[in-house]
Amino acid sequence: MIREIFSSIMGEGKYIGRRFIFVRFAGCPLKCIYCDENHKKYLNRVEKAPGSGEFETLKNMDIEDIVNIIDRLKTPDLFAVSFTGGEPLLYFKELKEIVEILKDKGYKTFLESNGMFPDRVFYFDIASIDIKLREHFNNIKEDEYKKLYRNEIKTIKNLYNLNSDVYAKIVIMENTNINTVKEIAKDLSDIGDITLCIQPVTPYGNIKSPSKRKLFEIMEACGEYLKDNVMLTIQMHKYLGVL
Ligand SMILES: C[S@@+](CC[C@H](N)C(=O)[O-])C[C@H]1O[C@@H](n2cnc3c(N)ncnc32)[C@H](O)[C@@H]1O
Ligand SMILES: Nc1nc2[nH]cc(C(=O)O)c2c(=O)[nH]1
Ligand code: SF4
Ligand SMILES: [Mg+2]
Repeated sequence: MIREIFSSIMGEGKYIGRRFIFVRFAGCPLKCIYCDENHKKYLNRVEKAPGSGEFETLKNMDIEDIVNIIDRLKTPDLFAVSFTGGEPLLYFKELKEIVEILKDKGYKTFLESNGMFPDRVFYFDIASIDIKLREHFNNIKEDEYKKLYRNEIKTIKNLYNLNSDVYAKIVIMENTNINTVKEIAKDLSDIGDITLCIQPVTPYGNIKSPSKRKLFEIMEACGEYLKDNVMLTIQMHKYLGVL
């Protein structure tokens, strides 16, 4: 179930720069062509000291172990505990149990999800939902993509109605179509006060980042619907050289 647990600086989205503990779940049904986590195969890696980047591998971890490890990695500047992956909602039953315990202990909880499981969501203090584009996959069928997109929007709506601080994130590539992103911004504006993070892809294999010109154009196009609720976020942790 668990790939790794570590303490680092949030490198993506609306809370970039905040101190987080990351609980990374293993496995994902999607295969985004730029995914910088899909190559990881290890399990049960736990950081020895917060931010040390030194790990030990445990035999396995039950829910009590996970909570104890989070307590041990807590630092005075901790902002929230991120549940990410892989796709964390693959383990929504166990995740719900962990989140309930953490809430009672006073932690803020953060979900980083691809939004494909709208019926599995429950309250998180903060939720980042990635909206995938057709070009994020090697030849996805049109009906499959449309179903994924519908589910992502439904996930955002469900979290918004639970009063989670939910925002959307879209990875932009060199070949991303501006109008496609603009249409997504319109759908998000129809839900309510949703921030959209425009995230240029960090080059991955032969996948290139978009031009600065394109980023400006996409931001302005989204602003026509979302006004100043649009922000650009690059994967800061990669520039910092932290996990
Ligand atoms: C690894 S995924 C795990 C959580 C969830 N499956 C998802 O897709 O949001 C976390 C985030 O990493 C980001 N990401 C992964 N590879 C990236 C890359 N090469 N460039 C920019 N962002 C990337 C995606 O935006 C994704 O939301
Ligand atoms: N520092 C840091 N910030 C992150 N934000 C989202 C991440 C992810 O892989 O879900 C991530 C990550 O892997 N590292
Ligand atoms: S949904 Fe997230 S974890 Fe899954 S392949 Fe895409 S970026 Fe990677
Ligand atoms: Mg990552």
